[in-house]
Amino acid sequence: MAATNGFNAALRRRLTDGLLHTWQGITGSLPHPLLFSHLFTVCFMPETGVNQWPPPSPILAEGELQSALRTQEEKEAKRINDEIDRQIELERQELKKRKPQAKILLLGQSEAGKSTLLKNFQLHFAPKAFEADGEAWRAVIHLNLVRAVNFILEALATSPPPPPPSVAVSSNRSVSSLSNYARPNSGNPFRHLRMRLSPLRQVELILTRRLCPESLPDQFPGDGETSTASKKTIQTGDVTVRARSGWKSLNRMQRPTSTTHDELYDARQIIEACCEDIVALWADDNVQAGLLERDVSLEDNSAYFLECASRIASSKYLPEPNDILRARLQTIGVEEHRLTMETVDPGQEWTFYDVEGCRGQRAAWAPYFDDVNAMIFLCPMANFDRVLAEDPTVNSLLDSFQIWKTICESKLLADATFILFLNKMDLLKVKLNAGYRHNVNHLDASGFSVWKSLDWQFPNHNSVRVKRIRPR
Ligand SMILES: Nc1nc2c(ncn2[C@@H]2O[C@H](COP(=O)(O)OP(=O)(O)OP(=O)(O)O)[C@@H](O)[C@H]2O)c(=O)[nH]1
Ligand SMILES: [Mg+2]
Repeated sequence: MAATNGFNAALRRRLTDGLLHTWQGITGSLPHPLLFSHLFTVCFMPETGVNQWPPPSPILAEGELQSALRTQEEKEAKRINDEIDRQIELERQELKKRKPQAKILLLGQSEAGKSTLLKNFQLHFAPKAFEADGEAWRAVIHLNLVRAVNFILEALATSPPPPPPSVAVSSNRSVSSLSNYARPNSGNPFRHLRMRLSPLRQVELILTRRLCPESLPDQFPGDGETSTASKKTIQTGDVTVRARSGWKSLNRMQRPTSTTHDELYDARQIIEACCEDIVALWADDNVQAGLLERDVSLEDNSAYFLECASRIASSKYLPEPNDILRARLQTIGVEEHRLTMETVDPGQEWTFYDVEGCRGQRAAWAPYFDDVNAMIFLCPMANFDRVLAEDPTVNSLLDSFQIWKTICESKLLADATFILFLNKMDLLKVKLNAGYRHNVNHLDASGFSVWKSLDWQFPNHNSVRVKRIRPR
């Protein structure tokens, strides 16, 4: 649906085209609906002591030769660092000079899918640039996978609420028999799996430190402790990276440290060594049942990455487009992305503003309303049964309606084209088909009627043209 006034027709056509492509990309080609039942289990594995990965390296006494080598390495590291800084500054100056042909604002609550839509635009209109960034996403995808595993392990380590007597779960197992699997120190096979996967806590810390150092505690926890970062992950589940932090240069231009110790390489080795256990964890019916029992819900993308674990964990892994679309990287602040068109109108430049959707950050959107050509508002329709993470008293879908209403009333956006993008329709269908109940009136599988029922759909627009687009 789009309401327009005075927006360049060709640009509008491109946007519609991009949105259709996005819709197909997200809803059509996703191999696995993300709303997984949480049927999990535990498996029997021999104890191997893989906890010690990678093996400790012997510390050599530093002789004169080593000292000279170290000095040389430090000089080289400084030279590369300076070169990276120079290139970043050159790119910044170059971007400043170029004037964008279209400015597009992506708005919506947290996890609405704004950044995913932007990635779809990049994939569709600037595939070479999208591909060039592919390797940089590997660390994010690894962090998504590792966090999902650590999240499951942490969740299963806690005791489930006491079951009602003689409640059957699945596969004719009783709840009380399943609880034994997850109870720590009870001599059960899950303890072994948990132990073998424990190096992944360290990997989570390494990757978090590289991608989002602000979110880390100062201390690096030792083995056997529950890491602060892991605890935080269980609460928040998100990978957060500040805009302009240069995380994409992680793989392309690795900044060497004085010890030249490549932590990212080690992290990849550990993930590969844990691959079989990750696959076993996810495939185990008892693990799934344990999560169901504890009413644990995973992040939207966790099931996808766990399903693909053997491919992703390989040391030769290079992210595929669908992996990049699925990678979750919470936006912090407002990010400006310049897209130089490759497939249509080559050389034209579009600027996207991708905002942080959290409730407390919405006031920061207003300064970007000025002078934009189009505003794409994303409403995640599958969230009808969710509450906001920031305020558990607010229904997520009703929050989306409220934001839309406020945006429509903004005079600053009076000249912009409004596009309402009903997102996560694949998840909505799965939920409705599974018989989920909801309190929102007029909700159907198209998600359209619930919006139509609102009498304030496109206020403040002089020339309103409502057009409904569907995937081709
Ligand atoms: N199944 C499914 N998942 C989606 C869809 N759109 C986005 N996602 C997933 O939803 C998660 C959140 O998407 P993002 O694009 O990061 O959300 P955002 O609006 O940018 O969120 P913030 O940066 O926190 O404001 C990601 O894991 C996406 O892969 C969709 O249509 N279907
Ligand atoms: Mg985002």
